[in-house]
Amino acid sequence: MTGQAPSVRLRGAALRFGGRAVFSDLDLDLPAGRWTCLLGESGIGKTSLLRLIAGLGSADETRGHLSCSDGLPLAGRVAYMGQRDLLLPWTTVLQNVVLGARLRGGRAAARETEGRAAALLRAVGLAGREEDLPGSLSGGMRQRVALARTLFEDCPVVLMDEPFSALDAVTRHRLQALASDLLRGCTVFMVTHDPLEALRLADRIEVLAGLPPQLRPVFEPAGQAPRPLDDPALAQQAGRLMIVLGDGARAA
Ligand SMILES: Nc1ncnc2c1ncn2[C@@H]1O[C@H](COP(=O)(O)OP(=O)(O)OP(=O)(O)O)[C@@H](O)[C@H]1O
Repeated sequence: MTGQAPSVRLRGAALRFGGRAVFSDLDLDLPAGRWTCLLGESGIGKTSLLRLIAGLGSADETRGHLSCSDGLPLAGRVAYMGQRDLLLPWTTVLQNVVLGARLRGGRAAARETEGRAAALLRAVGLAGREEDLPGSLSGGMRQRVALARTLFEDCPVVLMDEPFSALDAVTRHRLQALASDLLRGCTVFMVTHDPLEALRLADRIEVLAGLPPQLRPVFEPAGQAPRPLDDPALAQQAGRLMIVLGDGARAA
């Protein structure tokens, strides 16, 4: 990772589409070098919050004060992996992975850069597909390319929106471990619908719930991620988390 990961602080976040507020006056802290997972029912505003932090607002009105613990701007050192893979259809898988680095740094050290990208594509199970166009890949394969691109970015702050949702259970399990390993030390904020995934990967779990939606810090799972799924404590915590999620949905 390039540079020390800062903590990220958001205060008074508010967002409206048309006349409708998605949320107003949200506060969020992402501790430095820790992995925070966000759960909440569909449509509550998780993606909107992630996009607001990434500076990708498409809302009619966005407010909030975003700051980093080192006093530097977040812009330029945050990797964002959205729900849609946003791969460029006219260029190869490998070129899609290196795109961000190319745009920032020109063609310098291209061979070394491509070597690292190819290694990441191998790690996500796409060896031999480097020269293919994205259109020839399945949805899950495209998601793996997007994940490789996010890991390749080498940013201290990483925002991910359901990065493993399109994968089969075995691949998901393997790539969770890979991401956990490669993003160690980064400040990560990840949206997921899967309580077990959150419990496996997160240092902290937040739930967005209620009307108006508020963030509720819920869990700090014990032990180091990635936690084994056959740990009985995980199943117990997943049960508790489901109750909190259900209560949040009823309160809305
Ligand atoms: N571009 C848009 N234009 C209008 N409304 C939008 C737009 N994007 C999101 N919304 C609305 O904002 C609200 C929150 O959407 P958001 O995608 O943030 O929810 P979410 O919690 O991420 O949902 P999911 O879990 O289903 O992905 C929803 O009511 C949605 O209809």
